[in-house]
Amino acid sequence: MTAGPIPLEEAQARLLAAAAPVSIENVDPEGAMGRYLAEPLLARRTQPAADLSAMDGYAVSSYDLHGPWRLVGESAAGHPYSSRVRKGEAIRIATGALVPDGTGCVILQEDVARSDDFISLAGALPSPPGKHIRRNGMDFRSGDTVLKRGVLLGPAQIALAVTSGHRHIPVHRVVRVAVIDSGDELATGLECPSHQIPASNGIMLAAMIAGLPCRVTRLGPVPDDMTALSHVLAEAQEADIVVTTGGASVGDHDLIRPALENWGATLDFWRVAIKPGKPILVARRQSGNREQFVLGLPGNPVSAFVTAHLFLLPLIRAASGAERPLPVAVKAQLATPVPATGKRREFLRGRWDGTQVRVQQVQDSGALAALAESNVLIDRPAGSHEAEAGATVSIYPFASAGNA
Ligand SMILES: Nc1nc2c(c(=O)[nH]1)N[C@H]1C(S)=C(S)[C@@H](COP(=O)(O)OP(=O)(O)OC[C@H]3O[C@@H](n4cnc5c(N)ncnc54)[C@H](O)[C@@H]3O)O[C@H]1N2
Ligand code: MOO
Repeated sequence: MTAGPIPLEEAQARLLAAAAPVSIENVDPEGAMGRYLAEPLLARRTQPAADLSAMDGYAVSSYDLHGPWRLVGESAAGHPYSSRVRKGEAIRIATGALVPDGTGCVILQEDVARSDDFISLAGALPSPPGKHIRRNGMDFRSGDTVLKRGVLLGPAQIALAVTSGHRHIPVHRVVRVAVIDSGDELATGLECPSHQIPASNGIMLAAMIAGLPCRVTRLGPVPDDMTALSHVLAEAQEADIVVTTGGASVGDHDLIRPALENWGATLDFWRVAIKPGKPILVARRQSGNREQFVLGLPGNPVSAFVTAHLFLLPLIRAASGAERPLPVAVKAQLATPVPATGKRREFLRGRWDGTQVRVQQVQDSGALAALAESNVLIDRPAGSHEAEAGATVSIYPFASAGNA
């Protein structure tokens, strides 16, 4: 493949266009956190199913607001008052309790004086009279689409699914991801002579995707050797997504591309016009009736981190059925100037305080200490002029899933 690097948007679009969601399963609400809804969820009940009091107080007719009223019963949460309330009568009512027939106004208990079985107004009447009543269907009605396909199921969505009558939630099954460290120089034990480096990419990538609906298998480190690479790829047979790091560039020992081709994978693209991360490759392989994706990430730890953020996390989200798999940028003000960029779009590491972003001094793609000080990537388009402190830039918070 001789074509030059392709733009980021094109690379992401090609990757996501090919990514079909994995199969669907039903999970109980306890297991739904962090998964993506596979089908629209329609309410099986109306909420509230009747008019309910929103406050503790006394229910009276909204046509009988002068009092005093005789207390004739109680409507507690879970224990409705079953008779019809008449003129001159009041019902003690609790928050969440059914508003009895014949009433329509809940007066706060703080606004009432009580003497034995009688109450009288001691403060303000609610205005309008039904102010403290949650109306039937205020939240949703039976048959309403309460959650759309592709939404991320978080605490609020799970509570809504349960309240709308669902005990089984259709989601996509977890995505199987195999992460392979590669390189002769990688050390795994405590011993690490100067020609070696501790293997850190695999554990970093596993940590980056730990919050996504996937199951990670770590393989390697595998040496720069075709036979060893073939063996480790064979172990990744069951994975939906195979991620390698290292060996993606142009060196004599960069064997990932030929090893993937030997394995039967077809290269989609290699090299994207971003810095860091240019040598990323994307390939696909038919395995039975499934298609496996391969992401070959560059070995430099920061390049692996940035390309994981821009490609791996979105791919896992898309395979899990996310409606919006790409990260979402926000605007921030530069606290420090940034230099002009060249032909590649740059993702600088920075520290954002919620308003201003400070660019790390060390931007080497092997500099883990500066990465660990950072919480955002600063997006600098190709061919940008130098930007002064105070200029507005787009940033990608590391924590942003971009998939609300
Ligand atoms: N002549 C050229 N050389 C390079 C080019 C180029 O275009 N022409 N591209 C450079 C860029 S940009 C990058 S990024 C790197 C990526 O190369 P590889 O993907 O082949 O990565 P390696 O050479 O195997 O390793 C790079 C670096 O990262 C360390 N590494 C690798 N794996 C791990 C791991 N699992 N944990 C921790 N660290 C790891 C490795 O030791 C190297 O220091 O190529 C440039 N070269
Ligand atoms: O892609 Mo490389 O990360 O520019 O060093």
